[in-house]
Amino acid sequence: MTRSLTILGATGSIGRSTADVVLAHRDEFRVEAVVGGRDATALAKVARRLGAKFAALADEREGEALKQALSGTGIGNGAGHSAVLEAVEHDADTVLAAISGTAGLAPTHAALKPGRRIALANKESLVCAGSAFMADARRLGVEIMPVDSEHNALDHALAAGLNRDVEKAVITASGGPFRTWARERIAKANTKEASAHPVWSMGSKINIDSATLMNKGLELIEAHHLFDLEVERLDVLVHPEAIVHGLVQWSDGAVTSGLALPDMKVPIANALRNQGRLKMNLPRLDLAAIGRLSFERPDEERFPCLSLAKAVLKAGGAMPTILNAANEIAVEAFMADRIKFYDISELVESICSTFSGRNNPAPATVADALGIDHEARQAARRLIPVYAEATRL
Ligand SMILES: NC(=O)C1=CN([C@@H]2O[C@H](COP(=O)(O)OP(=O)(O)OC[C@H]3O[C@@H](n4cnc5c(N)ncnc54)[C@H](OP(=O)(O)O)[C@@H]3O)[C@@H](O)[C@H]2O)C=CC1
Ligand SMILES: CC(=O)[C@@H](O)[C@H](O)COP(=O)(O)O
Ligand SMILES: [Mn+2]
Repeated sequence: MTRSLTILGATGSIGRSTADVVLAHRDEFRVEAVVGGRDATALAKVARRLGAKFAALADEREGEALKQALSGTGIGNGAGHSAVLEAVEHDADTVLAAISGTAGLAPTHAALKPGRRIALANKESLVCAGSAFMADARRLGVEIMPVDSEHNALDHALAAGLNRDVEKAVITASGGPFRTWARERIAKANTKEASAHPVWSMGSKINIDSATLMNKGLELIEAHHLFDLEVERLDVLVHPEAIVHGLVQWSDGAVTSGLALPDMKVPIANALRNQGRLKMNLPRLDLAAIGRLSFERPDEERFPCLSLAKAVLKAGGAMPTILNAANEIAVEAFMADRIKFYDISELVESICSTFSGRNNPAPATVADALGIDHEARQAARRLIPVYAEATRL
């Protein structure tokens, strides 16, 4: 039986890997709709490649370009917020959510429909609005399948026991491009150096998050919401080879782990599976050929974003929403060469401390979360010129 699929963020790194998985199983998947941000040519290409029924671009200004690129194909299309929502309304039983950043929250939340499965790559949805999002998913009977490699591995490992018997759930980190760099050298790192991920080929925002280790912090918060584990039962282990993605240590001392070569097609295929696993024609893990795997503790002095994220997870309430918003603004400014590498963590810390004095209950709805996100972004944007000015001096 074929399954119907809609892909949010179809033109990105995860979107392209998803297309590869789907095309390797043409008989199993029917693509209903694809959604992109602003690249009309790329979206038209993936829509044709997958034989999608509908293509939507978030950027309204590119609607005409999309229309032209798809003329004569019979593929319905549109641009702007309403077109994205129309795509989400298409009758798909699985939605793969891979828009980058908090921009993914509203479309992914709109995709929660009774009985559907969401294959979730967009971790920022859970960092910004985890409690409200998961409560809505539960209420509507939506199954959330993690695509993020560590969470996908944990999902599999956690199936070996009960939540109450989990002593620690550990996600691994490659350590990013600056794992072996001294702090003084990291302080001068440019965007090209920060974007040169040692293992994974990913989009620009997550590349910078990996370099600061904020990605791991966001992933701790993501794991907390996905698996109902408090911060004390979550941990990070640096593992440069990125072969072991997640480990669960049980109350009897046994450890269950999820291993795979670092290729996102593996967790994507696992998240899209139905009964049994998909067959993927990918290189197999050969541990004898690899010989050795290495592990080390993360250095939170050189990578302060990790401790900031742990602190907001512990503080709870709206603090993760605030950290996530400040981080996005800081990463944008770093990528635009306006601020320096360690300005990212300093700016995030400054915004978190400004907001921490207030009463910050966890946002009860996604709309509340987006309101707090907006306020924190504005505050972060006001700080950018201060750091930018210092960079110019
Ligand atoms: N890449 C990876 O290996 C992994 C990624 N993830 C997570 O998956 C998500 C996607 O990452 P990745 O694929 O690397 O990112 P990319 O930057 O490669 O792709 C982002 C996608 O989102 C689209 N997009 C951007 N803004 C909007 C918007 N406002 N509305 C609709 N679509 C939009 C982009 O379209 P356009 O190109 O036209 O702008 C593109 O299709 C992130 O949340 C990331 O943290 C998680 C684990 C691994
Ligand atoms: C592939 C994936 O899941 C990414 O989130 C990956 O974890 C990023 O690499 P880091 O481990 O360096 O953050
Ligand atoms: Mn990950």
